[in-house]
Amino acid sequence: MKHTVFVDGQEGTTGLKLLDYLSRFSSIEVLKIDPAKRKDPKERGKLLNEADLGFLCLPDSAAKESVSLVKNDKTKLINASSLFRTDSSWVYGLPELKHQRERIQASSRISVPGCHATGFILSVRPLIESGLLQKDYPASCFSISGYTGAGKSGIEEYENADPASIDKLHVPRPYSLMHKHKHLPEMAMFSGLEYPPVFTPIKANYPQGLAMFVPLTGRCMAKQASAKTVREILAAYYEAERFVQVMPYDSEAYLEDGHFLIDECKYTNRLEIFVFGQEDHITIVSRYDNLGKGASGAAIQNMNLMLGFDEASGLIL
Ligand SMILES: NC(=O)C1=CN([C@@H]2O[C@H](COP(=O)(O)OP(=O)(O)OC[C@H]3O[C@@H](n4cnc5c(N)ncnc54)[C@H](OP(=O)(O)O)[C@@H]3O)[C@@H](O)[C@H]2O)C=CC1
Ligand SMILES: CC(=O)N[C@@H](CCC(=O)OP(=O)(O)O)C(=O)O
Repeated sequence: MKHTVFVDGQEGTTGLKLLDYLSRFSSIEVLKIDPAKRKDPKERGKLLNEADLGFLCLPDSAAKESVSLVKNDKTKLINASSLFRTDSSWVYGLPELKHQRERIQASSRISVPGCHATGFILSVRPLIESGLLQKDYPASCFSISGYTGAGKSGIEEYENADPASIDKLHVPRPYSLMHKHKHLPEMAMFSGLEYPPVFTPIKANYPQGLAMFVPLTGRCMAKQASAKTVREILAAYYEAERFVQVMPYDSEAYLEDGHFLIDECKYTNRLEIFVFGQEDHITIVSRYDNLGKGASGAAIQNMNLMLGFDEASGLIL
């Protein structure tokens, strides 16, 4: 049996990557929109209602419109925008969290997690559940991401930069320093923390790949723990997972000349977790592809669960 799928936003960064993944499925027929009509609500509505499953790879406002265009009970939706991630009528598409896989399988409305939020939540949630971190732990984190994380406009800014701004783009650029990043609500809600972390994202001059750093102070935790204990808790939590891999505690082996390589998981749906540090000073680092496990790969993983396929179909480990 063939499933029909429509990608609303097929010309965008996430949409193009999704189409690439979907081309690997013989049991999926992709409904294409005439490029000239790709922003026409009537045409999008027609295809969304025809499809068994629609992906919304759109800015928030357009994603909201797409949802209102669906007039039947059949079309399942996977929404890549940040719009419904903390909305209780949508399910958060992070299957590696406890009981989340069953919720995804049973739902017809899934929100794909934000790219930065994915690494933070996967790093912190097991520590809260185990009681090692208290819910009001004053968490902080920072991430370094390639510029494709900012979509078409971000790619244009870096790849077609006018000569006057090339020097400025060459160096990493921290942003959201007023602490209003749009991922903060989901970071709090799904990590289990009472308050969002103090989060500093940094955009850098390379296309793809993200690393999320979560520093922790052992003596401020509910139960004082070392880096090794933190690693053991994470490793046990993700033991059965195919896409989340907790690396052995062997800090120096993962560094090249003392440096951590951020983009080693690019082009995959893999998320690797490392725990660095000693007794009191601990850093959890997760690295993954912002367009893989951080966006389109995660969307495909959710589709596989919703349509009853093998969870890893079409994805690269
Ligand atoms: N890039 C990433 O790493 C991640 C992105 N996301 C989220 O996914 C969504 C898509 O992001 P991304 O692909 O990067 O963004 P892009 O800007 O690359 O693509 C968005 C696409 O939507 C199209 N579009 C805009 N308005 C409408 C409309 N009214 N009707 C139909 N199409 C429209 C754009 O058209 P046009 O071609 O004319 O610009 C563009 O092709 C966003 O909500 C983003 O925040 C989530 C996780 C990670
Ligand atoms: C490097 C970069 O600019 N990244 C984007 C987030 C990409 C993403 O996850 O966007 P959504 O929240 O819409 O899913 C940012 O930090 O705003």
